[in-house]
Amino acid sequence: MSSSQIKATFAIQNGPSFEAISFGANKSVAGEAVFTTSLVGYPESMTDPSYRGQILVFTQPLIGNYGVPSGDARDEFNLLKYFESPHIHVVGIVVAEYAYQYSHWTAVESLAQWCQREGVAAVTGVDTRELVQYLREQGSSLGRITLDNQDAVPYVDPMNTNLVAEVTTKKPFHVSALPDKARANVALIDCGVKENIIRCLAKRGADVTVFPYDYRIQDVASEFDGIFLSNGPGNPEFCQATIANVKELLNNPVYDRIPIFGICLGHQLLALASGASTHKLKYGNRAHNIPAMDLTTGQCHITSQNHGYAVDPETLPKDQWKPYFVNLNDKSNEGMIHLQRPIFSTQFHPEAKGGPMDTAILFDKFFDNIEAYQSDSQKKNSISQKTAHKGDRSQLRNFNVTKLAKERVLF
Ligand SMILES: NC(=O)CC[C@H](N)C(=O)O
Repeated sequence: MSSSQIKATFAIQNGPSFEAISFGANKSVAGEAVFTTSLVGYPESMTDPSYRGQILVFTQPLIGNYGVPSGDARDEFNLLKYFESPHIHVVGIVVAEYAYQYSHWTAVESLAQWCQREGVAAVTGVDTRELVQYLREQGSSLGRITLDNQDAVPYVDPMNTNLVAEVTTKKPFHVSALPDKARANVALIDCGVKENIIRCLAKRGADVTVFPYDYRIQDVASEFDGIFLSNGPGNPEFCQATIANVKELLNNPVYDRIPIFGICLGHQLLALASGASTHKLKYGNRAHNIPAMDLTTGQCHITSQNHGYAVDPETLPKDQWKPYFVNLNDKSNEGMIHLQRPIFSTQFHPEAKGGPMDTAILFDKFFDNIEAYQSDSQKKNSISQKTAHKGDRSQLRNFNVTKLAKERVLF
């Protein structure tokens, strides 16, 4: 430790506290302490809006060794190439050993510089094995990082606030498929969407119109070929506006052929809108190698996950839904599929980033549902006002998509 380094403490409320050294922002913070066992992907995890308000503990002992890639680089869809949103959403990170030397061809700065620039606390030197053993026994806990030169901030539970309202786009925006690939209009409800979800849709030919989480999607659903419900932070029960809107989509027979796909928070919201319940897991599932079995095929997939809540599968209305995937570690629900309609959802992240892409085929399944819907003649009868069709993708009836913002609107 050099003389310029600031000592810090990482403490769990009513639990152990650990001496540490700060390498991040000169700031003391509090939040929910959660841990991930993923080996790589700290830029992706830290910019995933689902981690909003949390202090992320990495069990991988050495963190920071490949630095941080550019937050400005964009891909062919104008999506962020390396980040899952423009900013860091965790309030702090805790590592066993920070790699002061970094090296990677995509790196433009160090993890320390990035955290300092973004105002995020970061500490090293913590026995993360002891810490995680405690969190696994004790369950989900609040934590705080206190720099030695500052007063401690009060413990705060981010799960008591509407975090989705903080991270959702403030206005609709539009991401276009490549012109020669465009084949569907998809409406995406943004509860804190990861860039790679939009990319997985656009890459397959979706013109994606992204709406704020509380947008009355039922009013425009007839203009789209499919609806996507995104991931997002916090307790799903805070999203009452989204739940009410999705409920209308589910209950009004006029929509009964529209394909819907939900991921993580989107899965939980679909379940709540169906009348099922969710509960908080003891300490959550955050990793890139969690086995989930497809109950329709018996196949096991290795999945990327980041969630603290789960759907109670026994509360799903049995005449409408069946569980789709189950977690082979803790037997928690990992998805559901509608018995009559082209709707399904997963608790895990098929888009990954980081993590394995084994279940990306579920995006293809969504597009199979979309194609069936597009060619379904009954659709035209049941949704008479629909104007979007193949060959005329730029103009939806209510939106001149060319006039919408091209990236998320944060303020
Ligand atoms: N990644 C997510 O969408 C997380 C969903 C929800 N906030 C949970 O923790 O369970």
